[in-house]
Amino acid sequence: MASISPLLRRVGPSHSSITVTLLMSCSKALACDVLGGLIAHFWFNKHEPEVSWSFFAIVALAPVPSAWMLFEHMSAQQAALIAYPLFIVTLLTSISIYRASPWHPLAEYPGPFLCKLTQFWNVWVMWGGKQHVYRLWMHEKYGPIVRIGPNELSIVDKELMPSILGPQGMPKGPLNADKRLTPASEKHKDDYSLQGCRDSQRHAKLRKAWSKAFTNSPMKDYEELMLQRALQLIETLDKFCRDSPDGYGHVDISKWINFFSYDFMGDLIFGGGFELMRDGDKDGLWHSMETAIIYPAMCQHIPWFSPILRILPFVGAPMRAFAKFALHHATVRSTKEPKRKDLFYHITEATLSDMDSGISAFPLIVSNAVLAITAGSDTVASVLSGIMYYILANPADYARLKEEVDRAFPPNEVSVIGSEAFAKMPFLHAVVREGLRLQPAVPSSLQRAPEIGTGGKIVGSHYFKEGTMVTCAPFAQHRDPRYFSPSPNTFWPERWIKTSGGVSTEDGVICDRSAFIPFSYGPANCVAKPLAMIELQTAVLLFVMNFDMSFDDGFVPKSWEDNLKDFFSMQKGELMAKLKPRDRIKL
Ligand code: HEM
Repeated sequence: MASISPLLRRVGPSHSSITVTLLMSCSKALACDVLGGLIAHFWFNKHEPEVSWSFFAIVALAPVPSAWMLFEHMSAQQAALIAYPLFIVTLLTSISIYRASPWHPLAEYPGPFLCKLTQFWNVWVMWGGKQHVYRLWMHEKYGPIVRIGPNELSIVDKELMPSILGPQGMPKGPLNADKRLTPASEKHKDDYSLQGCRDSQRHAKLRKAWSKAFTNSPMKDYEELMLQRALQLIETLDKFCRDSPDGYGHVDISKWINFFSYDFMGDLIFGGGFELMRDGDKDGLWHSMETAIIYPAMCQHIPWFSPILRILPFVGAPMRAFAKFALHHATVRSTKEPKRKDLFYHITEATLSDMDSGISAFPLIVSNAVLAITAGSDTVASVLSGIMYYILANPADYARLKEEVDRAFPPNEVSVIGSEAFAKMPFLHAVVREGLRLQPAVPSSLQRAPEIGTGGKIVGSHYFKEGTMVTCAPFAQHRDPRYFSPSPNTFWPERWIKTSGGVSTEDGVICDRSAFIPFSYGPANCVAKPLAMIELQTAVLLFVMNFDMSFDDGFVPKSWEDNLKDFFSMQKGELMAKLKPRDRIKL
């Protein structure tokens, strides 16, 4: 009683009957507040994690009735200072107790306590960039199914993959819904983004045109564009070496690979227009893309919070800058006839020839411009740089690869590079796959969720009710000794050669291709996988053919792994190398 007396000054001197009446009305107000918190929890339980403004509207409005009741006995400020904190404490306590309780539908699945309580813990982990390592640790500690969020599981089990990612699986989860960088105000009213589409049927319809755009005939056009850019990369680095006083090029290979993959995406998507290898990143394009993807990566764990984050200037600015850049190129591209048949030529051809699609070219290009740039350049750049790192870090494998390359393309003969050549190069293939295994471009965020309106989904012997998110983590799966052993964490391309006739050998080597998912699996897997594989193999081949390479003096190899950051796709740091041009007949 004494503790609330300062709030009762408006009522005058202490008079017992007035005080009792007052306390009774206050307790009614407080009970109303607590009840409001519990009802709000019930509502959020049904609607999280897709609510956004409604979340804030409820938190702002629900305590109003109790504040109003308290206001009869105290100032508005005092009433608000009691009603709002009490409401929020009740809401958070109720949510926490429920999430940690045995009544929660995911209670049976093990996982770190903080993961069960809140997705904000995952945001914190993501911020540090080591989500992939944390996920691997969780699977090693808790097993193949781990509760990584209040309503989210991570599954590393190849037997369950068909019912998660596969044709009988689930559509994309909420993580993808807000993976667009284009702000709503600049977005075309018709959104045909493939990546953000969570409706299976609509996704299948949109995907048809993309799939057609990666069949054999268009692939020939793309391969030619890619080879030109790969040769430009080699020539640029060669010139660096020849201009250098000591005859060695001391270069950050990772940066040059970024420029190469970005320039090629410009050619592939818009028929040209990016010239980072020629001009450098003078407008900070690569930098703005790298920064722009960090915040959506944070939001992927709390999609309902992203509208708030987006309007913060320091958060939204890089995203808006990058989206503006992509929209500019998409607009220019949609108003001109491309000189060469680029990706959007093939996508629009396929879409317009499908009489049922009802989609016109401009919104299609605009909706997918940002997706195509990020999906195609960032992924290739991180995997290719990773493969180069592993080659330099493993001299015996490098020597074997060089031998294979020189056998296929003798240095004293003119070489004609084409995808047919790769058939004769099993070790090159093994090196590329081993790089993809250890450092997949999307390490831990292949998320799916039961189709909205179905109630839930049966996955093996498990039932996941609607609202549950299920995530597969290639980084953890590729290092699981059930699928890759011995030494799952070691770069050992030989494992692919040894097991080329099957999954395992008599001496206990296991290399299970059905658990290998760097391009994901099922109807929403990487639509450009064949192109990406050829791009990786061509670039590695050209590096090995044309240079003798080692880490640059002073470069600490360990810094490579330390600098890898999982922001949905893998971000990387410097890879300083010393290159010496090899004596061979040029193309
Ligand atoms: C090494 C290179 C690449 C890797 C490792 C890679 C990996 C992936 C992965 C894992 C996904 C699926 C995400 C999921 O299941 O939720 C994906 C989707 C996609 N990728 Fe790639 N990717 C690469 C290169 C490319 C390239 C060059 C393009 C060309 C534009 C591209 C275009 C796409 C598209 C459009 C999707 C969305 C597919 C859909 O939603 O149906 N990717 N990629």
